[in-house]
Amino acid sequence: MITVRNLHKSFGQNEVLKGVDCEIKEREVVCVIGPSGSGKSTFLRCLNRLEDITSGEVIVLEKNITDPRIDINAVRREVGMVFQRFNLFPHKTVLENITLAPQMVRKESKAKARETALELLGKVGLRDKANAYPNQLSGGQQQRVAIARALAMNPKIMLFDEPTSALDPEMVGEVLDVMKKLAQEGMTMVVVTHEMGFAREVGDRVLFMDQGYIMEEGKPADLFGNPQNERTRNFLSKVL
Ligand SMILES: Nc1ncnc2c1ncn2[C@@H]1O[C@H](COP(=O)(O)OP(=O)(O)OP(=O)(O)O)[C@@H](O)[C@H]1O
Repeated sequence: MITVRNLHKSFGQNEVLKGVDCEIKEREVVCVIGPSGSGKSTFLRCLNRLEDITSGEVIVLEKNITDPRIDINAVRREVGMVFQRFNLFPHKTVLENITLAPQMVRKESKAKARETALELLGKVGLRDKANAYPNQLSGGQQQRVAIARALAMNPKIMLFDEPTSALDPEMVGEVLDVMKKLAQEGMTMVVVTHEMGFAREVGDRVLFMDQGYIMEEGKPADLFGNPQNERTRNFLSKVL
């Protein structure tokens, strides 16, 4: 689904990604962990070109998105993204938030968009909140709406950028449960997360990033249980 070859990304003089390679297969759940500032979010944002790529190749669903001639919006329609901050439209209801893009971008009828939205709201456990406004919802509920909104575009890949970092601790579980369900249904997912329990339980593979490199990757049981790299060991000893 995604191939990354020798990806470099700089902000001015600051080289944040220093040559990242990876491959993400269909139905795989890949969790990206690592210390703050190691480049995890930047890496994720390069996967749908929310950041300009300095050099290297990123191929998403067989399209080389580093090629400036490709239609990046067509690729982004296939790749849902959920951010740390949910960014729902405050003056629109939950239902309107979810149905807007399918109607505008996918040219779905209002009735069809509404039917899908209600189905997705059921899936994230918020069927009864269709007519609520974002400020009437808790942070965890808003993030679940944001997930439903991304899913309404029927994406082939979902990118999650620290989706629970801005939430009060008691709301983390409900969002992770929705993500877990999605993973079990076979969605291809790349998840930047500080939730080691989620990475361990739900991830098929974990990438440990540090200082702009993928320092180590492996199955969760191996990476958490028997890390090979000194930096991975060091990081895990602090966060576990
Ligand atoms: N838009 C930007 N302009 C300039 N520098 C940036 C920008 N975005 C990120 N950086 C820098 O890139 C580096 C990596 O940031 P990034 O957000 O990718 O790290 P991260 O591993 O996701 O960290 P965290 O876990 O704290 O979110 C940091 O030094 C950051 O200051």
